[in-house]
Amino acid sequence: MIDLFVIKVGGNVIDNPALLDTFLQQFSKIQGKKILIHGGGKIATRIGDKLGIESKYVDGRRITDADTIDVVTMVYGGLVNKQLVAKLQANGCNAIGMTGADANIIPAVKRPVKEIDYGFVGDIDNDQVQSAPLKALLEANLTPVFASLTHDGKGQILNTNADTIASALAIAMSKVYNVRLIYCFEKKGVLHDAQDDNAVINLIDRQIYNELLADGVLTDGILPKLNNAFAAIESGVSEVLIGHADDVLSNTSETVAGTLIR
Ligand SMILES: Nc1ncnc2c1ncn2[C@@H]1O[C@H](COP(=O)(O)OP(=O)(O)O)[C@@H](O)[C@H]1O
Ligand SMILES: CC(=O)N[C@@H](CCC(=O)OP(=O)(O)O)C(=O)O
Repeated sequence: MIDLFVIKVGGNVIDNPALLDTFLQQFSKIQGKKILIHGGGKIATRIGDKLGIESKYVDGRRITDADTIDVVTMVYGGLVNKQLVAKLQANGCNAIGMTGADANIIPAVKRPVKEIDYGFVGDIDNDQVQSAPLKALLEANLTPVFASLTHDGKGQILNTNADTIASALAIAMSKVYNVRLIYCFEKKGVLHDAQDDNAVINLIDRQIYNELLADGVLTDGILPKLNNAFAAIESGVSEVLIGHADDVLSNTSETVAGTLIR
């Protein structure tokens, strides 16, 4: 039996007030223990633009220089995180907003410079993630809401992709709970054709994944999402689902909609 849901909500949902409201209502109705993880890449890009700070991505990861880490700290850790917590409270969900620096839950190291200098981007060592403080919050019937920020233990906040944080938290908590990790976004799952919203692939294992890769079906953000999903399933997480934000409540039951990773 699943006793913890680790749920990540995507950037296109956070950026769409109607989708976000429905998602938060559904999320609040989930019985039992749950953790929410969010980024907010699009909002950070918009606010950066207003401040004259250009956003650059390489392989889906933001180049995070000194000005950019300030923007993402304010946007993810402040604006987005606190708005989500306030809206969850309005839905009767007793949420507590945090980053990976809080209670030292997600220590990380600044990504080493190779061909690309990503700046203040944090890589997580899954073995370093602290499950005990998170378990204490869950046992107190609080719902932790994580912004996509980590820290280096020496006073530096780092920017880490929200899908990766969700996978790392699910892996760490799988030592303590039976975990279902759910990636929620604006599509009904991983699609055979990214333009056809109804072409949902119900099940993906390593072999199907390799076939889809060879067929060129998977592009953009769905690739790192699937890599994070496989990392979770291969490191102790019981179940991983990729589905629509509107389906989050039904995806906590036995009958799931979307794509199951096995
Ligand atoms: N086969 C596919 N199925 C679903 N989404 C796909 C597929 N190929 C590419 N994508 C793109 O991947 C995106 C999801 O990744 P991303 O933008 O990083 O989402 P999020 O912010 O939710 O993490 C979708 O919005 C979609 O445009
Ligand atoms: C290092 C890195 O790229 N971090 C991401 C964190 C936000 C994120 O993951 O947000 P979404 O879920 O909206 O994509 C970024 O700054 O865009």
